[in-house]
Amino acid sequence: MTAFDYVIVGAGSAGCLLADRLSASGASVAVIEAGGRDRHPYLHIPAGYARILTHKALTWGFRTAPDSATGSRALDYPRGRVLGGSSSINGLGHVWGDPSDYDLWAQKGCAGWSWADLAPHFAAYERAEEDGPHRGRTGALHVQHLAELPPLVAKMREAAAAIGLPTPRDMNGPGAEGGREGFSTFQQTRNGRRRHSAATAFLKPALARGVALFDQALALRIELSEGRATGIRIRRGGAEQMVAARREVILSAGAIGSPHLLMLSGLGPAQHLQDQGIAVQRDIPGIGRNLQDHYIARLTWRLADHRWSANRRITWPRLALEVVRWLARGDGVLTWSPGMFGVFAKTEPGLEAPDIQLNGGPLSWAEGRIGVPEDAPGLTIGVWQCRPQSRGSVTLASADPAQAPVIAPRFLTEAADRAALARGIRLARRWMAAPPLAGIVREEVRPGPGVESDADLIRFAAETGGTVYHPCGTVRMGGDGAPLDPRLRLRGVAALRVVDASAFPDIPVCNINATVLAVAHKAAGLILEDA
Ligand SMILES: Cc1cc2nc3c(=O)[nH]c(=O)nc-3n(C[C@H](O)[C@H](O)[C@H](O)COP(=O)(O)OP(=O)(O)OC[C@H]3O[C@@H](n4cnc5c(N)ncnc54)[C@H](O)[C@@H]3O)c2cc1C
Repeated sequence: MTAFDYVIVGAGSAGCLLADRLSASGASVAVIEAGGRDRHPYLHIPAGYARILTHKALTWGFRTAPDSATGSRALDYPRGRVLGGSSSINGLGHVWGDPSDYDLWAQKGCAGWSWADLAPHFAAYERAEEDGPHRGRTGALHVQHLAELPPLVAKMREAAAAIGLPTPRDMNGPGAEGGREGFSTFQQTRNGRRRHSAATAFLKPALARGVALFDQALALRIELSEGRATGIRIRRGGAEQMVAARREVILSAGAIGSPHLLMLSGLGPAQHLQDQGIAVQRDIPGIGRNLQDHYIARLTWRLADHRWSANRRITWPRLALEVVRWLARGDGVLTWSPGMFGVFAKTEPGLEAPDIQLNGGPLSWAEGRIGVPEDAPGLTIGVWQCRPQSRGSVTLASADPAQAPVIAPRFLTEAADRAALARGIRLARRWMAAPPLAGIVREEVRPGPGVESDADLIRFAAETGGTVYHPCGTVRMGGDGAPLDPRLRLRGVAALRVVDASAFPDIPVCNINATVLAVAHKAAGLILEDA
């Protein structure tokens, strides 16, 4: 048996950053990761994203439980299964949450997690191109503006201004100091021509410092002794072994993996565990509940010609020119990510934070299938509600750790979420009809101008939409009744923390990777204080 001060499960966004910070303190650290090394080239070429969303080896291949609210479809639910976790396969968008997101966390019993508490942790890990005084300049994670601004982006900005939206340069501020609204281009977790994943930014230096990596190792359960987590049982290369923790076990297996592993270990809703034949170690009803995610409906417009759309540029043989450009200059479509520009908007009066994000790029997909460009020039706008009220769950399908859990996001089960999407689609239409886009945006293709009533817009969204890939909240922190206390310790079990997207009490208004990293950065400080 091998023993370390800290044993971290999951080399994803949170796990990589934790490994770096904990090992920098001189502690011995082991990281257990089910996936393998991040050698596949598509993990490093930003646009490779479109090719690996459902890759058999690099993702978990999850699908959701069909739900009548979203057309009774089993939706793809990608999660990274490779060094870097979901940060190695994500859309590279780097977005700080709205200040009110974290102030609401604090109001919900998460002492120490207000905006004022958390903002320094965002700045601490990033190396951003922005000059804003609140942005980080010296952290390990490179955050860069788009390497290329396609002509359509400038027009989209003009069109946003024409419908009365602000157009800040930095999506993460200075508006981030006082609320966020308007059009801006996305910043990317990119270093030059390559994706900058959590593995590249944080795990690489940690491994150089001597952190032990158990890759291709499935965590089977948490070992418990007298109410204390003592290590992790893993299966690697067909053999089982125990990796012991002298100080703490830290779950960073993500919003699906962490509640799954807790339940496999007998920590969760007692009746549900018994139904699966698992001996209950502790009845913790909140584990696997409170699943939150953003739900996106993708709209398509036909553009006047190929100057405005990149559909041809990403199709062979023209794509060959882009490969040369990427190698020679480090820009072009291979540095793009799916969301190149975005709008945060308040579609109702009196809201404290935006309720809608619109995002997109000068590309359109055949029947909405990402990665398969249309022949004709097109543009996609994704519409999603920032603070959905629908809540889902992660439960066990089986006591076998190799079997996927049941993922039920229950998207659009709340009427408020459906109504918000309809408002968002109308806003997107207003944007596309703005005068600066006259002569460029020719016609709406999906859902099409015939789809007009709220009921029809919602039906379109329900039958064609999907996840924005932001599951969180499944082992939430908070006051009494939350599985985690505000130091991210599992209540009732010693030496066990959960540090990843599971710990969020509520979903931030935006893409969540930057917040996962900020949570992990703060958590590392808490863990070291408690050592
Ligand atoms: C396709 C996609 C696009 C996205 N786009 C964006 C974006 O543009 N911007 C943004 O902000 N966010 C985006 N996100 C979300 C963001 O990347 C994630 O929220 C974030 O990476 C989650 O970090 P995490 O540490 O909680 O989990 P993860 O990064 O998912 O890490 C969990 C790790 O644990 C491992 N693991 C799980 N269970 C076990 C087990 N039993 N044994 C061993 N290892 C295990 C997994 O293999 C994984 O490596 C996207 C996500 C996806 C999937």
